[in-house]
Amino acid sequence: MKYGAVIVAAGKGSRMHLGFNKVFADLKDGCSILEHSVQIFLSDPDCAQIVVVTDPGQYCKQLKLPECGRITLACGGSTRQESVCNGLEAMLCDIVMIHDGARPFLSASSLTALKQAMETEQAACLMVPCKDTIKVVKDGYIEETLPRESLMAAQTPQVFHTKDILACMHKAMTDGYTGTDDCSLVEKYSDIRIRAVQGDYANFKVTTPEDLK
Ligand SMILES: Nc1ccn([C@@H]2O[C@H](COP(=O)(O)OP(=O)(O)OP(=O)(O)O)[C@@H](O)[C@H]2O)c(=O)n1
Ligand SMILES: C[C@](O)(CO)[C@H](O)COP(=O)(O)O
Repeated sequence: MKYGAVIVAAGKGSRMHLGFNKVFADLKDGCSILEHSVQIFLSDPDCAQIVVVTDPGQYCKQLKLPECGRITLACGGSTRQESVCNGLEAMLCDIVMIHDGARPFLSASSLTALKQAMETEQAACLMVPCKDTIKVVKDGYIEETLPRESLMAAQTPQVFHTKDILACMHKAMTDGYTGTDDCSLVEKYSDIRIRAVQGDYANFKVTTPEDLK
């Protein structure tokens, strides 16, 4: 299955407290978090186009990725959702995987599981079961405990037909709705069923200083 990837990397990394966008922090072997995130898709021959959404000037200055005709650059927006929207506008493939530049540990087996899901499904999301008990808290006091057996944490990639996610994105932008992930737009603005594909806990989002360690 041929597909394209939109990798969003235009955040501020404010919770990381590095003073610069965390995706450019060195991770391993002299390569940044973002380079590792992009490399996963570069290594997959099924990935026909990779749109990296970030400050293009900074990208070209900081990244040491090999010259590759598959990479397109797009400018970031003021929210993750706006950055995704800019990336989607540059996407030429019919199927798109939207991935956080801040998730450098995506495994080849999870990528394969998502591709297999898209052979029969209209959309799919990588997820892991919640390990903690999740409670609703209001004004500093617990209101209720949610049933953990149905709770899963959404990761990225989240995969869609490009036309579907673009249509939902445009409706959200018109409505002034901002979701915390891409599936939430499809849940709200379409009747598409999204397949939950089990991923692994290693694919976490590098967010705070202890994650970087
Ligand atoms: N305006 C934005 C905000 C976020 N992102 C990207 O979305 C992903 C997930 O966001 P998050 O981990 O929250 O990154 P930051 O927004 O950079 O972090 P913070 O909220 O701590 O500032 C990251 O790869 C980030 O670069 C983006 O492309 N454009
Ligand atoms: C898309 C996401 O990574 C799914 O878990 C997450 O919602 C991004 O959240 P953030 O607000 O950008 O940290």
